[in-house]
Amino acid sequence: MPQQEQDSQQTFLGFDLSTQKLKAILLNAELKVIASAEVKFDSDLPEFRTTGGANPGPNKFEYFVQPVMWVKAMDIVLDRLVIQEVDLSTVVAISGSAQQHGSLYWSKHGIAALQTLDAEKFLHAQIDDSAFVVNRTPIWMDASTLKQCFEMETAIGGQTEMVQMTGSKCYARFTGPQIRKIYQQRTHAYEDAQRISLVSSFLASLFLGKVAAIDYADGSGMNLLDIRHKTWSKTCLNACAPDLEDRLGEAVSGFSILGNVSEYFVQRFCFPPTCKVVACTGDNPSALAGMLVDRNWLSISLGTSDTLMMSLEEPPNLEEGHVLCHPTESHEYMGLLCFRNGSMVREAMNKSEADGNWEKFNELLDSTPRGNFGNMALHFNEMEIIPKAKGTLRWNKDIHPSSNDAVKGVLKFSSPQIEIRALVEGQMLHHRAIAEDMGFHFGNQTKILATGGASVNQSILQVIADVFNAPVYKQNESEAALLGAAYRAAYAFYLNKNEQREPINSYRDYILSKTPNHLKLVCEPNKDSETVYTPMLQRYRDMARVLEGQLAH
Ligand SMILES: Nc1ncnc2c1ncn2[C@@H]1O[C@H](COP(=O)(O)OP(=O)(O)O)[C@@H](O)[C@H]1O
Ligand SMILES: O=C(CO)[C@@H](O)[C@H](O)COP(=O)(O)O
Repeated sequence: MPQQEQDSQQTFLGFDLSTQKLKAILLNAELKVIASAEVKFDSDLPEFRTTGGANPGPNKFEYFVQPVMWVKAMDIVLDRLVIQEVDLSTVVAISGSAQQHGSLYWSKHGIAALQTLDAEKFLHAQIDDSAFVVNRTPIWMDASTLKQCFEMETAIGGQTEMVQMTGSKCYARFTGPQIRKIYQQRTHAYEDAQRISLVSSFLASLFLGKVAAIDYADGSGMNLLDIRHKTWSKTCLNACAPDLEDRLGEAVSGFSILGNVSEYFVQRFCFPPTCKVVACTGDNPSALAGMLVDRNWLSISLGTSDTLMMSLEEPPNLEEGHVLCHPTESHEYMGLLCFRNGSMVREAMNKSEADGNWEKFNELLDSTPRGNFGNMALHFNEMEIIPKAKGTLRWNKDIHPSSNDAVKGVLKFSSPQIEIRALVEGQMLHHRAIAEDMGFHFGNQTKILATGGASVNQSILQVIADVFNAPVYKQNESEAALLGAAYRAAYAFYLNKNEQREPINSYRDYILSKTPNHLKLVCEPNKDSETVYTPMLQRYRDMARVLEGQLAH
């Protein structure tokens, strides 16, 4: 077959192993989606008894997942592609994204199993519990490591030093404090762990047949990487656990080709033996990679968590929030804010007030005016990340911030309509206030790009447009994290193929040359938005202070 024809049949495979699902998409040579499949952990793998993709641990604030669940999900998602008669022999490059911060601890046996997979058997029959020395692997929802955070920051000279070095103060869900907890509480398991993967590098490892490198962007969510030099910080490693560098391996760029797929995938699924495995990254960096927008944009992901993302020219030193290495622009950085009380809280409200029916939820939301007659609520059902606060607080228009009523608030609003609007407006006011605190300036140029499971909901997007007073866009194709994975696979493949040829297109130019009209406008702010929401922003801050204060007592 002539080269040009061969090239036109090449495909790129992307995965997203996020909190609730494993998703896969296949892009053709024009980077259009030609197949997709997904596995939902709660419903497709009920034997692991997850709720929202996670298991609560035995102690307060602990959350974990059994890694075999993710391995099993990979077996199923690949079979679901095969059932659709997807031709995996056309895949020339694979990459992936995954929920950030979780850590997996490989046993000697697990590493050997990766290298000697038998194509006659399922992956999960070979990479089973014995592949890991820790079977309840901590994930991003775990908030049980405040002690370790304090110890790590103290050991390196304080919070400011941690921010300057790694882009974030120590956060309980970040991998460094989590590793330290394993080292302290399960010292033998730590000693037996030959290698430690992030969820993203674990995903790459499955395809590679050996433990894969961690990429700079996801590595920035560990409190271990020096984000300016893109190397592990010796001071942070020492503050975390002994002999850690060997367990992590070298960190690499997100465009690195780590090797070819292992023989298992060639024999069992007919991948070509030359199919490249490209470094995987975190789901938020991958979403930014999939969105292809410049610095005027604020990206919002409404997955299990709500996150805000932006590109940054220089890394600011933030008191709260995160600066990560940019997933695609080697001289830039990425700002990230993560809010834990996102979809799970909206889902709970949908169940209690709208019989679990999103259409009904939206009818109720749309039937109330912007500003909700002065009724506002904060629902931090789980301990929020920023601000550190837990609980629910409802205020009607009569409550004065310094009155006694402010602490108690109102027990319940008078209707489901008001409850629902108070929740969604409260969430978005919270997100906007924290983004402003982080230094994001909302101006006439600001545009918002939404992605993630809840971004299908037009009524929620309208509240976002109004609260942020900015137009909201969506992508035409699929979800951004998944697209970002497949786009990075395509670009790394292009870089590799064009090694000797000049000039090389930048990542954005290369992908946009193939997908020029990738955005659609879905909501515009109403004219009175700023007038309605500016005073409510101040009121949000007063309410948040009350909840934070309650925690302090
Ligand atoms: N129509 C809808 N309206 C609001 N939220 C929705 C809707 N459909 C799905 N969701 C939310 O999307 C969430 C899952 O988003 P997703 O991005 O797939 O999660 P993750 O990537 O974290 O696994 C669910 O928790 C659900 O509440
Ligand atoms: O902790 C973070 C980011 O810092 C979370 O955003 C996780 O990366 C999980 O992502 P979703 O499954 O909610 O997309």
